[in-house]
Amino acid sequence: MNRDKDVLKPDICVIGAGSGGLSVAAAAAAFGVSVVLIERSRMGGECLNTGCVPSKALIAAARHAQSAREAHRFGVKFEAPQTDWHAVHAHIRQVIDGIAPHDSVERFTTLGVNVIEAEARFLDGRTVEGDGRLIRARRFVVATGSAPRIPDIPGLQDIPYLTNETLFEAPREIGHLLVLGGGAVGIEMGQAYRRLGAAVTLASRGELLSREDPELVVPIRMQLEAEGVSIHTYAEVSKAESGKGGRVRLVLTNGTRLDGTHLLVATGRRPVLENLGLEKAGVAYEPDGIHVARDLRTTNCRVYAIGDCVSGGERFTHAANAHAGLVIRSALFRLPVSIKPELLPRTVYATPEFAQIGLTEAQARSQGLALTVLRIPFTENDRARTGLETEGLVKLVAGPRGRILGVGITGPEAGEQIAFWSLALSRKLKLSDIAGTVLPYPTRAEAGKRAAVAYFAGAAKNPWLRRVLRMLRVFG
Ligand SMILES: Cc1cc2nc3c(=O)[nH]c(=O)nc-3n(C[C@H](O)[C@H](O)[C@H](O)COP(=O)(O)OP(=O)(O)OC[C@H]3O[C@@H](n4cnc5c(N)ncnc54)[C@H](O)[C@@H]3O)c2cc1C
Ligand SMILES: NC(=O)c1ccc[n+]([C@@H]2O[C@H](COP(=O)([O-])OP(=O)(O)OC[C@H]3O[C@@H](n4cnc5c(N)ncnc54)[C@H](O)[C@@H]3O)[C@@H](O)[C@H]2O)c1
Repeated sequence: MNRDKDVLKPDICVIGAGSGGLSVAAAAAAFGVSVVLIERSRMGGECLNTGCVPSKALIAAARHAQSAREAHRFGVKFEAPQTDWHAVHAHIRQVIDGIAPHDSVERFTTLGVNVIEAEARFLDGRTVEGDGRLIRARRFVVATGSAPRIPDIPGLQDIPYLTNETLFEAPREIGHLLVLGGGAVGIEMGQAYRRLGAAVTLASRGELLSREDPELVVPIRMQLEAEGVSIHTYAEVSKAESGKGGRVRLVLTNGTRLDGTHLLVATGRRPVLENLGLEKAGVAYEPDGIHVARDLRTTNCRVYAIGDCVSGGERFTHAANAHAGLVIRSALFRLPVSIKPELLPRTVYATPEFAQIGLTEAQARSQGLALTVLRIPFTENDRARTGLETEGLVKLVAGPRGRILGVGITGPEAGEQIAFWSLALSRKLKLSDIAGTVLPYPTRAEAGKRAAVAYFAGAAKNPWLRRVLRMLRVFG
């Protein structure tokens, strides 16, 4: 039996050292609060090892290949690009290795965090066990993330397939990639492999990025198809089977057969909750994740849940980080906090890039709000024209008196541009604030400002305003 003196009694015990867990641990330690952090696998979690970092490193390599292909449009000529898959893999590895020290056991130990490398599980509502150690913390934070959700397709388990967990683990020459799933992972990876020289066929049950504004998704689909990605939307797969020479095949319910050398399954996520003992802790959950209130507390008020393991939440690194910030304010400073999903930007790092914050037009309409919708296509933006990258648009959804309800951007560096609108929405700025801001010329950001200015275009024709102008002329 464990004696009480052998029990660790930190203020905070964090389970999972991914984006969310590391943020809580680092911030709590910075305030001098005692923290135990338990991680069963790799520090840095999904984002560093199998998610954002390797995928964006691959996308960067693919972008160079595509630039070489398109350079002739600017009067510059290169040989057709060739992919050295070992070197691409080495580049991805190097990027991960460069960031890893920031998330390492050594760094967190130096910060004052007690890192336990083990699987954690709740024994009861106040106690967690990891590597035979008992932890009775004042507050617990479950940040165990998510894993690929594998659809129940007959034959799928009998053929080799890749997920984001295996895609980056070794250099792999891909001849023809079948991608199952038309979400962020499927689109980003499908385009990247196509640009690196693979044939790519993408099949998805619904439309690409089905929850997003179709008007903003169309330019992405057009670009993917122009680059040679074969896209099958509204595709139901009836079975998966292996073909000759280790090939893979998906058979659709309409009889279409899709053949490839490799299959990437990118059909969404499931929360990682197995063996956690949540029932013993009185923490309620459902297949989609842990139930949380708006302050991220679970049904056990000592236990918070953050990041990808939360039910109904957005699954992004910046969402996990935002959750972490709220937990710090709530658990350490006892301040009332509330998640604000409407202030979380969503991005897809395809070409053209996609970013959205706040309400889409359809969401705003479904709430019965009086709307003004403003669009500026990048064909009307000088910076886009100089770089011959005019596909896409900025779309603003505004409410009464120029209140900004939502902004969507499809075009190069949309993820960078949405930062400006994130600030605007979080500070409750109005379109008049944006219209009155001076932006450098020529920039893509000007397209957003032009859309804001367009909101006031009607004012120039206002007869009352014109009468005032005539009167003012009287004064010289
Ligand atoms: C291919 C891909 C690309 C992505 N790109 C982006 C992007 O560009 N931008 C973006 O914002 N988001 C991106 N995401 C999403 C992002 O990776 C996740 O939203 C983010 O990593 C979630 O962080 P988290 O802390 O909730 O979970 P994770 O990072 O998954 O961390 C959870 C940790 O908990 C550990 N753990 C689980 N159970 C236990 C246990 N019982 N005991 C101890 N430890 C445990 C796991 O080992 C893991 O290390 C991408 C995802 C994928 C798959
Ligand atoms: N740029 C980024 O920030 C970024 C990049 C990659 C991933 N992520 C995050 O990672 C998470 C996972 O991304 P994802 O793309 O795997 O999931 P997702 O939920 O975004 O998309 C899943 C796709 O798979 C399709 N699908 C589901 N079941 C299917 C089936 N049986 N047959 C055919 N198609 C099927 C869906 O219609 C959908 O298009 C997302 O929540 C996303 O937020 C973010």
